[in-house]
Amino acid sequence: MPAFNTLDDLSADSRVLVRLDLNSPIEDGTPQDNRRFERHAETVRELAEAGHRVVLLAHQGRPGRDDFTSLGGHAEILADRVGRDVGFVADTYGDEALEAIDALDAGEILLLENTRMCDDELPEASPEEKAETEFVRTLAPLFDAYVNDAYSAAHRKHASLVGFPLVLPAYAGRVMETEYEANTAIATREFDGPVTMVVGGTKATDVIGVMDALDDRVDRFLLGGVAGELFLRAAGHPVGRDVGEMDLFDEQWERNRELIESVLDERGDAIRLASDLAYEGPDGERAEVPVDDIGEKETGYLDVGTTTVADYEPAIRESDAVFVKGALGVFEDERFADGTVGVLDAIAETDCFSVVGGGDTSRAIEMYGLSEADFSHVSIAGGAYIRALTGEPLPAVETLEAAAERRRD
Ligand SMILES: Nc1ncnc2c1ncn2[C@@H]1O[C@H](COP(=O)(O)OP(=O)(O)OP(=O)(O)O)[C@@H](O)[C@H]1O
Ligand SMILES: O=C(O)[C@H](O)COP(=O)(O)O
Repeated sequence: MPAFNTLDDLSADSRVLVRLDLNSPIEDGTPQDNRRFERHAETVRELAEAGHRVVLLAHQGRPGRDDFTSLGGHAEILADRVGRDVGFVADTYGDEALEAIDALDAGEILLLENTRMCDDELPEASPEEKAETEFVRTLAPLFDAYVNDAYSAAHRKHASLVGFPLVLPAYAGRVMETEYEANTAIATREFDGPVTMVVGGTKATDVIGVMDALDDRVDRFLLGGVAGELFLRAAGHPVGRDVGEMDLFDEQWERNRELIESVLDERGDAIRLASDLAYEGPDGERAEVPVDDIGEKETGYLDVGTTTVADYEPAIRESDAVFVKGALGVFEDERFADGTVGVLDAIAETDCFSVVGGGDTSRAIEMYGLSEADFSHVSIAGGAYIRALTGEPLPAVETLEAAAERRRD
């Protein structure tokens, strides 16, 4: 059982500051609805219907990246999912935000601006240092309680995640509660047959470190996405580099090169790499090329190829457990969904224990008509899910547990 307090322990008629994770894919500056809104809406609705004053914190993207936007669009999607009005103020702890918070009545909901627009938010620091920031010291006195529902950001030591539990009574939201229970159970279970991990996505740094940590618990890794191309580069293929406007590879290569080479050297027998890749052909169609035929990377590769999927499917079918983190291709574009959907279909057809992790990746399930019921657990977490797999501590969970401990003393 988790050692933190939950909404069942929250006093009535509270002014509650709630941290969600609404980090979403952004297309043309607009957030795309996804499972995170649906899951967090349950916590927000429960708090509002109980008569609490509900103020929400969330982040979007990272400074300098295209997906670093205001949360105005997120408020609209969340309101639709909650079925109640969700106010929005483009401020986090300035006068405009403080006035909007003060004006809230019981049962009302207000979303504040992207926490990563605050200078105090991102620099990784101890919870004690984060509790002393102007951001936390300004907002905390306005509330009776803090609720952290952002399991999928729980691996970050950011002010909105680890600062408030030191200065307010702190509770887990319903998403935090269910994700924590599912993911820690996964980390402790033992399996009789082969354990397979499918690794892809754009956050190669997250997943490569975990491959190193999981090496005694996973029998084989099936690679795609950005991580897969970086491993192909380490294996001597002229791919895994940035071309044109792309900035997904070179910086992550420099940061992870040595670890990739050592993991490949030590566990090469357990690591399956794509044998072909897909890209946009001259007429905009999906084109494929064997990796052995690539002389130089001249275009972005956007999916693993058909032969690779055919190679990965038997490995999945004979597995006792399959964990997925990250898509094998840009599945949002139907032309490049074959890798991700092919692997998900293969998993859905087995009765193995399966977990699909990744806020963006889990969107592929509903986009391509698969059912969550086909998988043991569909996590909306990415990096946090991966760290739970390896038993690594999640700073935001630890601060909730410490807060509960202080209240018991
Ligand atoms: N070869 C590729 N080139 C560019 N993007 C890719 C490639 N393969 C997969 N992707 C992108 O990876 C994304 C999913 O992986 P990503 O690591 O970003 O998120 P996630 O695994 O769902 O977890 P998180 O919750 O951390 O976002 C998809 O949006 C997909 O478009
Ligand atoms: O989407 C996620 O993985 C979480 O929101 C964490 O986002 P980050 O990797 O930008 O901290």
